[in-house]
Amino acid sequence: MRSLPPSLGHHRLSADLGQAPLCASRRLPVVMAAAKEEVPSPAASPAASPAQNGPAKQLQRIASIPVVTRTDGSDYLEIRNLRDALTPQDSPFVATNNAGAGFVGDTDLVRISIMNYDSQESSGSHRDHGAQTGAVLYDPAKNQAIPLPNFALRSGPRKTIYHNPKDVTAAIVTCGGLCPGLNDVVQNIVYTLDDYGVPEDQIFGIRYGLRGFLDRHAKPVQLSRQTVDGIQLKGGTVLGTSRGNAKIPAIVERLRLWGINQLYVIGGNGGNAAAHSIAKECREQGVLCNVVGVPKSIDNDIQLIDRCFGFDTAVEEAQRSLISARVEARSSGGISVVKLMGRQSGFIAMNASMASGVVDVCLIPEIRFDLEKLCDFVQAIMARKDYCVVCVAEGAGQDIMDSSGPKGTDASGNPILQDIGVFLRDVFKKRFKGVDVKYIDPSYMIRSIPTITTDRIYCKVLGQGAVHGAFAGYTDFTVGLVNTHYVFLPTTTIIQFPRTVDPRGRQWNRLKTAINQPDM
Ligand SMILES: Nc1ncnc2c1ncn2[C@@H]1O[C@H](COP(=O)(O)OP(=O)(O)OP(=O)(O)O)[C@@H](O)[C@H]1O
Ligand SMILES: O=P(O)(O)OC[C@H]1O[C@](O)(CO)[C@@H](O)[C@@H]1O
Ligand SMILES: [Mg+2]
Repeated sequence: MRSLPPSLGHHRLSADLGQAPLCASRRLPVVMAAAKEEVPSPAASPAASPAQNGPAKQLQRIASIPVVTRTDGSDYLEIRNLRDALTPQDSPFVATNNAGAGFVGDTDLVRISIMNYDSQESSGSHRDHGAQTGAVLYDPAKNQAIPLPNFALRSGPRKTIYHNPKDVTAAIVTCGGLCPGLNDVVQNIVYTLDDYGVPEDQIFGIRYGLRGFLDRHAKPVQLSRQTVDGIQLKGGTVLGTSRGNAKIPAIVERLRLWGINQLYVIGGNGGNAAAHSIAKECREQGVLCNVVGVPKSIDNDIQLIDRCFGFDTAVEEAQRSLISARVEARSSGGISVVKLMGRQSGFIAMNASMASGVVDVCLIPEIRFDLEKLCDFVQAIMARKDYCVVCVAEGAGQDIMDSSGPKGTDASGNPILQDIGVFLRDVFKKRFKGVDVKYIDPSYMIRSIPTITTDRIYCKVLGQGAVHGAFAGYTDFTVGLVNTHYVFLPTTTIIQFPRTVDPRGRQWNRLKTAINQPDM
């Protein structure tokens, strides 16, 4: 077994992970058709160079997930071309691991059709602007249509794997804001790496997001079946997270120094953009590392993915706040304002409003409103039923508070928003004299909880898929649920711009009809 790079050491997540009971390590057999080659340990030679990846090179495929677009309208042709492109030439390994539902071929495709976008019910950013050329994403901000692959590769284990598991050094990093399910994904990546037979002293967690690659005081921690046992029951991320510090060349230098040849980046639009840049830099610097994204966004603002992990949990928890808000408002004959997360996408507010059935007014960033018209509508509701529940996404109404717009950006370049919740509370207090106005902001409480069952299962499959894709030799890809199928997608297809609620789409209009909300 190779020795650990000295810079990693034998750190453990002791404080955060508690004393996990030891359990038997389960390894699924991997049949080697060729002799194992030893990768020189960076410990042996601290001044590592790209050549140190040499012996692994013959064993490793660094292939991009192909973007499959329609050619002459014949699916057959596309599939045949894809098979030609992907026939493995010289892999010495055949995986016999039976994790998951059996082997999936590199030619197993899932159609990405306009129908997908209907099923996402946010078709505004996914309109078909060219039936002849297949699906496109429509970027309203740039008034631009971006062509999409028509198919995605189905996620899952492949029979041919391109890493000797004994030679894999894997690292997992969580980036950006918290989201329920981060620990579940970390756990399932570790479990699956272990299933393939990656030695546990070659699996690492990077502390506090991308910063952990650069900060000497935040050393990576070793992860194993034992150390991740039970972490799915906790909120947050046991690895820690952060924003900023996307110093890509320096990060790639670390990957090379530490001999990391599989990197798992769990992040949102920013984290996946970082993963893409890391993969690109690896290619340019000749560093052999499969870079895999697992899309995470409590705001559910990632293109193409049916829903992000943690979103169901967030909606479920947000409902509780809305229901409490109703109890308050109803008991005093007052107005309750609940602010939910959603920087530029109002999915949580929209879905929680729809699901709870207690919201009278729902305000989201995608739809501008006039303050006077809003107050008139609230007044009408008060006249009709004597109380009112307003659900507002944090990114809504930024233009009505201060015309100078957002107050700068955070370390990752995300806009710092003005507080629409406090603003509305004060406006309602002034306008409705003598009426009890309550303001509830459950934002951070919602995103810090552990997952509910649907997300827990989802995270398991995503974690497994991420590892299967890396072992299949792919890089610069992300895993996700698309049109109810688990797929591998080129990372570039999901990071173009954030997904938003379609004001003309079915879901928003269904909510508007349900609560009788006029255009304001
Ligand atoms: N365009 C980009 N290129 C490279 N790195 C980026 C880019 N955008 C963001 N990053 C880096 O990716 C990491 C995560 O970004 P960010 O803080 O925006 O969170 P996120 O992954 O988008 O999740 P969230 O949905 O919580 O915002 C940060 O460390 C940030 O510096
Ligand atoms: O305060 P933080 O940690 O930067 O995160 C807040 C932001 O993160 C998000 O939850 C996205 O992850 C946004 O909804 C919110 O604006
Ligand atoms: Mg972001």
